Amino acid sequence: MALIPATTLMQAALANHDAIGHFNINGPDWLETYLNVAEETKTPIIVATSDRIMDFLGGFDFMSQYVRFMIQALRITVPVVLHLDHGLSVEHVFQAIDAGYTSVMFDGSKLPIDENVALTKKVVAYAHQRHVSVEAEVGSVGGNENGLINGVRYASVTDAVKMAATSIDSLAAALGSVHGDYVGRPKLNFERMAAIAEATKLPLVLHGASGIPDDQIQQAIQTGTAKININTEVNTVWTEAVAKALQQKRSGHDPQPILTAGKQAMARLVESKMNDFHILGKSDRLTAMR
Ligand SMILES: O=C(CO)COP(=O)(O)O
Ligand SMILES: O=CCC(=O)O
Ligand SMILES: [Zn+2]
Repeated sequence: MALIPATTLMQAALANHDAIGHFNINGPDWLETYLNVAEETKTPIIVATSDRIMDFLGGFDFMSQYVRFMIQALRITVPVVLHLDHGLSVEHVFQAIDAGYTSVMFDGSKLPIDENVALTKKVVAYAHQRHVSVEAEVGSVGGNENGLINGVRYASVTDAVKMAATSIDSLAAALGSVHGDYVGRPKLNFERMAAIAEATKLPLVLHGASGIPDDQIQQAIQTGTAKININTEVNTVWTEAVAKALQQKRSGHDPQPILTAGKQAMARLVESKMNDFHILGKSDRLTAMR
């Protein structure tokens, strides 16, 4: 199946109180694992590349062609979205769209809200003409560096409404989540999430979902979250599995058992996340709604 934008998938997820999993690509093994798990379990999926590591991944054109090739070669039939995660400038977002990405995020969270809204508007005009879905961020998802959580800024309802007026397709409203590992127990502001969902009617996106306990994931889904972004937990299970396989290695230089252990660990994690998000096995329902 050809790549599709995220809009219909997220609308259906919102209506059915489940959420589409967004999984970050950190190399070929990540992409191959994501696509195989999606196909084997008949689950729609969003595969994403963060703008921050585009040079490492080979650039927008390379990734766009590579994902298309992989879908064909692996005979993937479930709906797949190729998404630009945390697009750092309007120019980069346009480049991703020109390369064939079917969904983009413009991350203007470091800018004053009016500037963020003005640039997002430009992105929406360019993207929608080309049938590409757009995600924007209000407030700011935090980051954890050396045990210090910084940069968390809670989204306000006023800013969310201003952003919704740009006709974006989904909204990453930052409500206490953090990229990377959490220190202590994450505490999302569900009252604000409900108010933003009600005021904007948009599918909400949960960034920094690695490490958020399942009760809060479930509450987020019930409160209007229709897309959930996972990166750190995938990388953690990969690293642990590869480290363990390296330790067990007795002799020789065969990378196969080591890399296979990494892929298998990622596959188990991805399937369990899809199950947590109540989206596992639901490619048919969503395909039928297109
Ligand atoms: O938000 C994310 C990607 O945009 C993923 O966050 P984690 O790395 O915390 O899972
Ligand atoms: O994890 C998602 C975002 C990033 O790594 O740039
Ligand atoms: Zn994120």
